[in-house]
Amino acid sequence: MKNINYNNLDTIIAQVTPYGRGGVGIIRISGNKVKYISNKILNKIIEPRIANYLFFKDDKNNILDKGIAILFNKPNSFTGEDILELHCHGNQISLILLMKYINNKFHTRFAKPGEFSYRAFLNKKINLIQAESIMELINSNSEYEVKSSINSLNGNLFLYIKNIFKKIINIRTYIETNIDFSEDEIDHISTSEISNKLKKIISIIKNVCYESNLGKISQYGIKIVILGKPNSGKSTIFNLITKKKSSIVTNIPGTTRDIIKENIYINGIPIQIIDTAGLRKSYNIIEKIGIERTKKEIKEADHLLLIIDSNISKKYDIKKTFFNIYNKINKNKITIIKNKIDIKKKKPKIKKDKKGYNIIKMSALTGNGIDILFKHLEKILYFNKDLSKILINNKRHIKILKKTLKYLKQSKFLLDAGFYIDIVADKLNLAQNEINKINGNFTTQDLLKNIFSKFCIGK
Ligand SMILES: Nc1nc2c(c(=O)[nH]1)N(C=O)[C@@H](CNc1ccc(C(=O)N[C@@H](CCC(=O)O)C(=O)O)cc1)CN2
Ligand SMILES: Nc1nc2c(ncn2[C@@H]2O[C@H](COP(=O)(O)OP(=O)(O)OP(=O)(O)O)[C@@H](O)[C@H]2O)c(=O)[nH]1
Ligand SMILES: [K+]
Repeated sequence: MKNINYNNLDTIIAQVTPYGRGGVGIIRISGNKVKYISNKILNKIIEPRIANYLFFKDDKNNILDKGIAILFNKPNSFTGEDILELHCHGNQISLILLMKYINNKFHTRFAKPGEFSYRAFLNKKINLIQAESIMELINSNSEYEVKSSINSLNGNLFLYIKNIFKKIINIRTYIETNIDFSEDEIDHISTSEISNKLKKIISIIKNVCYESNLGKISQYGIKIVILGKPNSGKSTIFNLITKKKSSIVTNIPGTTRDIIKENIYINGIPIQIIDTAGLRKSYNIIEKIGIERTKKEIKEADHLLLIIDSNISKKYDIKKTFFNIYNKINKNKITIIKNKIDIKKKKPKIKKDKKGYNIIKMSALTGNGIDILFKHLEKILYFNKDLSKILINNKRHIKILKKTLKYLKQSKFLLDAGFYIDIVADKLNLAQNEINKINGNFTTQDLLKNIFSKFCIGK
C-alpha cells in the first residue's frame, strides 16, 4: 500500500463497527458527495443530526436495509466534512453489499486505516495527540490503558506538552532579551537563571519519562519482583497473587532456583509478577545463575515485594542482606511483606516502619491480608505516581520526549560550561522542534501518514 493518497479528499466509506455479526452495524461515509448519496439512498432530504428510521434503497428501489440514518453537516462532524451514518442490521454480507453498491454507484471508495481521523486532524477537529489517543483507547487491553488514553483524549497530555513548549519558548525569549549578543562576555546572573529554568523543565520531563517507562505495560505490565530469603514464602505469595500453582512450593529452602514470570491484572492494572530465586550465598551453580538474574530483575523492577518470615527472630537483620537495597531504594518502590502471621494467629494489617517503608503483615498460606496487599499495590502503582494525570503510553511520544530531554540537557551542559549563548540557544531550538512534533505542528507528511496508517479501518 505505497500510494496512499490522503490528500485526495474524495468521499470515503467504511464500516465503523467490528467485522462480523452484531445487533447493529454502522457504515460511515465522509466527503463532498455525502448529501447527494444521502438523498438518493434515503429517498428523502433529511435534517442533520437527527436519527431517521428509514429504508435504505438502491436506484431500482430495492431495499438494501431498514435502519437509522444520521446526517452531519460540514463542518459540524467528526471529520469536519459532511458525514452520513447508516446504522444497519449487523450482518456482514448485507453491510458489504451496501458499501459496494455505494462505491459503484457514487464512485466513493473504502477508507484507508485512520483516514477519518486524519481528515479530522487536517480540519483541526482534533489534534494529533487526541487522534493518537483515540487509537490508543480503541487498542487498550486494560482498565489502566483505557484510563490513560481517555486522559490524553481529554487534552491533559496536550496541556502538559504545551506547558513544556511554553517554558522552552520562555527561556529562548529570555535569552534574546537579556543577553547582549554584541558582547562576548555573558552576564553570570542571567546564565544561572537560565540554567535554573532549564533544570526545572528537565525535571518535569524526567518525571514523565520515568512514568512513561510504565508505558511498556501494554506489552509486559508493570514489573513487580518478589524477593526474600529462602523459605520466606515467595512462591506461595506468587501463587496466591497469580492464583495459579505455577511456582513450586516446598518446605525445602532454595526450591525456587530460577525466575518465574506471570502476567496478571490487579484491579485493571496489567502487571508482570516475577518470583525470584532464594537470595543467599550459594555454591550451587544453578542457584548462582538464578541470583545473578535476580539482581538484574531488581534493577528493572517497577516495584519490589520483599518477603520476610515474621516469625524469624529480628536480630538476624534480613533487610541488610538485600544488597543494601533497603536503605537505598525509594520508599514507594518497595513493600515489605511480613509473612506467615497465621502461625502466631495475628491479624493482617498495613503500617509504615520508622523509616517510612510500607509493611504489610499477612499470610500467603491462608490468603489472609491479600486484599490489603492488592489495595496497597493499586495505590502505589497507580495513584501515587499520579498516573491518572499524565501517563504516556505512546512510544512515539516517549521517543520525542527523550530526544527533547537530551537537547535540553545538552543545552544546560553547554551553558554551565560557559559556551557561547547562541550555541545554547541552538540546542534549545532543537528541543522546541522535537516537542512540536508531538502535537503535529512540526510533522512531515510522511510521518503523519505513518501515524494514521497504523489506525484501524473505519477510524
Ligand atoms: N454514532 C457515532 N458515535 C460515535 C462516533 C461517531 O462518529 N458516530 N465517534 C467517532 O469517533 C465518537 C464520538 N466522536 C464524535 C466527535 C465529533 C462529533 C461531531 O459531530 N462534532 C461536531 C459537533 C460538536 C458538537 O455538537 O458539540 C463538531 O465538532 O463540530 C461527533 C462524534 C464516539 N461515538
Ligand atoms: N504457616 C505458613 N506457612 C507458609 C506461609 N507462606 C509460605 N509458607 C510455607 O513456607 C514454606 C516455604 O514457602 P515457599 O513459598 O516455597 O518459599 P520460598 O520463599 O519461595 O522458598 P525458596 O524457593 O526457598 O526461595 C512452604 O512450606 C510454605 O507452605 C504462610 O503464610 N504461613
Ligand atoms: K521453598
